[in-house]
Amino acid sequence: MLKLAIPNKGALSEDAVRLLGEAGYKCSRSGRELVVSDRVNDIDFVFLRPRDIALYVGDGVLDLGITGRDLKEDSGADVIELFPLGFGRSRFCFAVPKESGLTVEKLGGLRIATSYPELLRRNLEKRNLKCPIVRLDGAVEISIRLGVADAIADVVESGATLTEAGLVVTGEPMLCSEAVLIGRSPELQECHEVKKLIARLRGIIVAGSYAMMEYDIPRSALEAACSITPGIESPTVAPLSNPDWVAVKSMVLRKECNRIMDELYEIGARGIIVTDIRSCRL
Ligand SMILES: Nc1ncnc2c1ncn2[C@@H]1O[C@H](COP(=O)(O)OP(=O)(O)OP(=O)(O)O)[C@@H](O)[C@H]1O
Ligand SMILES: O=P(O)(O)OC[C@H]1O[C@H](OP(=O)(O)OP(=O)(O)O)[C@H](O)[C@@H]1O
Ligand SMILES: [Mg+2]
Repeated sequence: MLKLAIPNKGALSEDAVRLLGEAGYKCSRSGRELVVSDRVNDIDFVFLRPRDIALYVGDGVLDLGITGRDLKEDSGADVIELFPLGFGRSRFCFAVPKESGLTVEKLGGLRIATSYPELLRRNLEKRNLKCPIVRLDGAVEISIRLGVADAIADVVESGATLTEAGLVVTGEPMLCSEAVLIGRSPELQECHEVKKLIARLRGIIVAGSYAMMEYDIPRSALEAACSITPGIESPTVAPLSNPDWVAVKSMVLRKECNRIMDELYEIGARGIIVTDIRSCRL
């Protein structure tokens, strides 16, 4: 039986449970359970603090885990990323007071507060900067105003928390993070149950970036329409009762939907419908 760790709280928790649920696994909790067993799929889901997940997986106590790439890197645990999960995206950045004019190169000797000390230490070492690191559990943005640090290194998503604290990002992100499925060794990917899990997760994630587009088009414009919506293999074309028209069905990238609809309408397509895809295997 596989044992898979899921964040029990924090920014990744809800989405991890939702993704696994959509992939057909039973892992939602009715209360404060620490372990939920999915007997059908033969997996135990263990609820842990996201920061601890890489450590348990690295020690071999658990087979797999879902955590943030930044947390995994900071833990220094001996684990690898098996599959990126496309949610919980963030950037790990340096930030300084807005009017300070500080840049990363000028940080040498200054106190830097962070919840990711190992990630920060490695980055400073690469840059040959020596800085005292102030380790905090959270609310890192306020540490400068409270006088315990001169700069911070923290997770930025929308940037709203930084703005609120009168801070700005300086330099390029040290790391771009998202939720990832982790394991101890690449051989795990050969395990039938792990392959099935990854295929199901990929199905949900890929489906999220595509939509299904259907439309009717005069036969004379079919070739042009198929080049606008080539689909994955090629679009499905079905006859209509009016022999001069056909119906076309094709997967399209969700972010391209509106442009594609404009172009199809322009060449004569009508009755264009776009629907969500819940899952897929391509
Ligand atoms: N605002 C955010 N948007 C997206 N991902 C985030 C955000 N904040 C944190 N993360 C990601 O979530 C993970 C941190 O998990 P953690 O549980 O510590 O989050 P948290 O929401 O800060 O929880 P806590 O309430 O314990 O502070 C990291 O991988 C981080 O990149
Ligand atoms: O760029 P934003 O969209 O504002 O998001 C980033 C903020 O979100 C997280 O904080 P969280 O709410 O988890 O509080 P914490 O700092 O106490 O962990 C993170 O640590 C940043 O502070
Ligand atoms: Mg937090």
